[in-house]
Amino acid sequence: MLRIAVPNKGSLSGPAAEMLHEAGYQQRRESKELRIVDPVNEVEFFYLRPRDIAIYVSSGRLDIGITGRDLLVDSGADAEEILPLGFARSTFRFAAKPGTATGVADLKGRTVATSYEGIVAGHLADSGVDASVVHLDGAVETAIELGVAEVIADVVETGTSLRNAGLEVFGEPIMKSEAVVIRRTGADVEEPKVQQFLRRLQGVLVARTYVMMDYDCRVEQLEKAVALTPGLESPTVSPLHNEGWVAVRAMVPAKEAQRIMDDLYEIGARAILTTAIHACRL
Ligand SMILES: Nc1ncnc2c1ncn2[C@@H]1O[C@H](COP(=O)(O)OP(=O)(O)OP(=O)(O)O)[C@@H](O)[C@H]1O
Ligand SMILES: O=P(O)(O)OC[C@H]1O[C@H](OP(=O)(O)OP(=O)(O)O)[C@H](O)[C@@H]1O
Ligand SMILES: [Mg+2]
Repeated sequence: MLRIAVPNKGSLSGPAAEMLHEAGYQQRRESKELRIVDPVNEVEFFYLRPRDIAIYVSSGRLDIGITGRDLLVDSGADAEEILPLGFARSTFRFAAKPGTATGVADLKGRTVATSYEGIVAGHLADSGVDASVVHLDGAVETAIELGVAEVIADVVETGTSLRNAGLEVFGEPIMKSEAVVIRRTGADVEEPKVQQFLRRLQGVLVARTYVMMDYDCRVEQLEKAVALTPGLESPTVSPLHNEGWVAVRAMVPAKEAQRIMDDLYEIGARAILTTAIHACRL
């Protein structure tokens, strides 16, 4: 049985449960459940604090975890990212009152408040800057107003929290993060049950990113049409009852679907349809 750590709270938990559900796995019905077994898929899910997940996975007690890249790096645990999942995207940045600093070099001798001490201490050391780090559990934006620190380093998604606190980011982004699947460093990712789990999640990612497109076109236009919709391998082309016409079917990126439909129409394709993909194995 594959043992998987899943975030129990916070920004990662809802989208992670949704993705696992779309991948066909049973999920907990009630937010207080700490673990569930999915006997059909031979998987056991452990609902853990996102911050602790890399530690459990690095200990080898759990096979796989879903967490944030920033939380993985911050933990310093012996685990590595094996698949990015595209949700809970954020950047990790320094911020302060306008005019306080322009880059990491200006932080020498100053105090930085953060919930991600591991990332900040590592970044300061890599930059050769000697500054103090104060660890706070959350709401770090307020630390400046209350005089605990002159600078903060925190997760920025929309930037609303910083604006509300009258703060501005400065310097280069320290890191870009998103939800990731992790495994103990050096553990065998080729293991069949691990590969099956990854294929299912990849299937969800593809189903979310692509749509299926169908259309009819004249044989003379086929090469031009196929150039617009090359598909993943190659499009399916079937004869129509009307001589001189073919039906074409190919996967296209969902974001580009409307533009591709316009271009196909321009070259004479008709009956152009897109349909959602619910699941897939490439
Ligand atoms: N707006 C956001 N706020 C916080 N974390 C976010 C946000 N957007 C994405 N994330 C990502 O979610 C993960 C943080 O998980 P965590 O459970 O600590 O989140 P949280 O939403 O801050 O929860 P809590 O504040 O209840 O602890 C990180 O990987 C972070 O990059
Ligand atoms: O750029 P934004 O869209 O405003 O999102 C980023 C903010 O959200 C998180 O805080 P959260 O709500 O999790 O509170 P916390 O600081 O107590 O963890 C994070 O720590 C930032 O403060
Ligand atoms: Mg938070």
